[in-house]
Amino acid sequence: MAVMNFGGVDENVMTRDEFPLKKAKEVLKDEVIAIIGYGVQGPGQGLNLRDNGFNVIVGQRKDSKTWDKAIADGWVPGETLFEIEEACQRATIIQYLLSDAAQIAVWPRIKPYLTAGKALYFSHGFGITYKERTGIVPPADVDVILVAPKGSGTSLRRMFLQGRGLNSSYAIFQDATGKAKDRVIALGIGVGSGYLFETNFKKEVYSDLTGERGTLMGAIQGLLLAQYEVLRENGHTPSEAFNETVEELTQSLMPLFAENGMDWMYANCSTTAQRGALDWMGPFHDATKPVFAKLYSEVACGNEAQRSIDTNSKPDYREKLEEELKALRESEMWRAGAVVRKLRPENN
Ligand SMILES: NC(=O)C1=CN([C@@H]2O[C@H](COP(=O)(O)OP(=O)(O)OC[C@H]3O[C@@H](n4cnc5c(N)ncnc54)[C@H](O)[C@@H]3O)[C@@H](O)[C@H]2O)C=CC1
Ligand SMILES: CC(=O)[C@](C)(O)C(=O)O
Ligand SMILES: [Mg+2]
Ligand SMILES: [Mg+2]
Repeated sequence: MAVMNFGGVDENVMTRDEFPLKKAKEVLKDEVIAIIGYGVQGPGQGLNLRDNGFNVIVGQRKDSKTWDKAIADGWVPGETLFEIEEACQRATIIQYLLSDAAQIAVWPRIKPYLTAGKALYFSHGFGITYKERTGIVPPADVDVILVAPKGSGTSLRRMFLQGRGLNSSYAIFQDATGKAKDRVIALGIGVGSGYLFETNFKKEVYSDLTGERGTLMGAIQGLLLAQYEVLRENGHTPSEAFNETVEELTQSLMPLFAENGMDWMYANCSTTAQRGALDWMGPFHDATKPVFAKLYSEVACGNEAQRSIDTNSKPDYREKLEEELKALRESEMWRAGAVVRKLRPENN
């Protein structure tokens, strides 16, 4: 465990140098890891673990699209691919990677297989933190651990294949065996994390729900759309509005601040742009901070969790989500975006 100073604050982190893959394999050599659920995180983590040489099986509903997807990814029914119950029975580590709503419904079928000494692994603090709402209360004699990759399972897999790594947080809720720490770090390295930073289940879910509703997904769309609309209302073409709002951000400027920080991106823009950005960042900060504060309090009181449980437990939740995504896709801004993407020379 290295103590690193992040902007003046010391934190514990675990890097691949300190906990190499070889050590992770040694720690987990006698374990059978079952990936339960094969949606987005399931394939990312499962395939990375498999390629890294761990003993992995998948548990998934038969006769589902994702069962077929698992077969296409090389999991073999009866050998490495099983119904959920059978995978849980064979496993010593159960990676519970169903959607958060499905975790509630399926919990009674998982629980009997959580016998003494096994580990229950989550990639989200949701089920445990909101236990009054989810009913997920593990037995006392199992380890309860978390590795939460900070990004989509799709990116986790892509970055692994590129020899990169997505950062993850890790947490221990219950250490029944005395081995929880080694188990969780070894799994974190095994799924392809870049480095691992320490958290707890509650902090993980509060920050995660805030982030995805905020800057990562909700706020970014709201912010981009607001600027796009103002440009359009003032007579700018869709090409101009989209390029000045989205394309320049993702293709030109975001990679610069990803690489070297915001000041460096600014420094690579005109002094005119720098003057304006430095003057306007304050008003944008002040306008949005109350919305972020409201969002955090809605997360912390459990309202956001409840809303997601209620809607995503409905039988037709997938269709309903898809309808809303379709509306987004068919909005003028993103229809314009589809054409702009097609015009990228590398896509011709
Ligand atoms: N999507 C992502 O990349 C990320 C997800 N997470 C967390 O990882 C966990 C898994 O999330 P996702 O991969 O997004 O899940 P998902 O929404 O893709 O669903 C995973 C699996 O659950 C199965 N499933 C759904 N309802 C079911 C039911 N009633 N009975 C049996 N199986 C059912 C689906 O068939 C699918 O295989 C969640 O806790 C999530 O918060 C964490 C980081 C990122
Ligand atoms: C990809 C991720 O980390 C999210 C946005 O929190 C999620 O999919 O839940
Ligand atoms: Mg997340
Ligand atoms: Mg999330």
